[in-house]
Amino acid sequence: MTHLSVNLNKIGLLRNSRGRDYPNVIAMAKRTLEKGAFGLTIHPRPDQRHATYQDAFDLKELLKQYPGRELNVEGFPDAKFMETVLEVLPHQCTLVPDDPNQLTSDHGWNLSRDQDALRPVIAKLKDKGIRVALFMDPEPDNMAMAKAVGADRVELYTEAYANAFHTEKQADVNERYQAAARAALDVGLEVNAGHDLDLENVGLLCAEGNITEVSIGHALTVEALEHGWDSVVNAYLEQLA
Ligand SMILES: CC(=O)[C@@H](O)[C@H](O)COP(=O)(O)O
Ligand SMILES: NCC(=O)COP(=O)(O)O
Repeated sequence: MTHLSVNLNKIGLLRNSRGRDYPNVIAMAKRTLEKGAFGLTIHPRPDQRHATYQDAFDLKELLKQYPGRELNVEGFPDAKFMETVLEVLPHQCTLVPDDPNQLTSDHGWNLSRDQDALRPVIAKLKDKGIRVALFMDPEPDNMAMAKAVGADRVELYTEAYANAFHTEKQADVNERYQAAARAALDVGLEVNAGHDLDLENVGLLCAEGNITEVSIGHALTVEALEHGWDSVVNAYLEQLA
């Protein structure tokens, strides 16, 4: 079984587009947890285009009513992000090497370059009891460095997997991700995955049992426009059971 963490960024985007609290992120988060999702993810970016730093506080408060469920806060460890995460104390923090003005996340960490900067950041988060995941490209050779820098988990960046799905490259690319996952597991890391996963492609990625948690937001929100939020969350839970 793979845990489903629903990313609420796009609910925040809709909310922010009218400057009032509709849709309400907490109401959608509660609905999502009531349907049985394991966790919630947000990625507050410096411009707070969708998820806000305040959302992190509000979601942590909500999760106190749901023992065993988790909040995952993703982002680049700049001063405001770290200040927020160290106060909110989410169950998990996924560090992502995004620049402030990126449209979306589109690459994993370059640990050869970034490990010295990341090590104290990871230590500070872990000192507060926060599980730390690193957003990584699916390169088996990089998993030992992720472990050495102190991460508990990696999150495999799955855009390339999603792009290859339903093409002649599907099997080879999936095997590349499974090899990266096995390499991470071999050095004592657990494996998350996310970005561009959807109802069609998530099952194959998780079928071998290497993936502990997937975080899904964009496609889930789009699928919900057609099929309804509750039924889409249910469909993911059935896929991941
Ligand atoms: C890290 C990652 O791939 C996603 O979690 C990210 O949160 C997507 O960000 P946007 O929702 O801003 O595209
Ligand atoms: N870490 C991936 C995530 O949280 C959501 O990514 P996406 O499903 O919005 O592409």
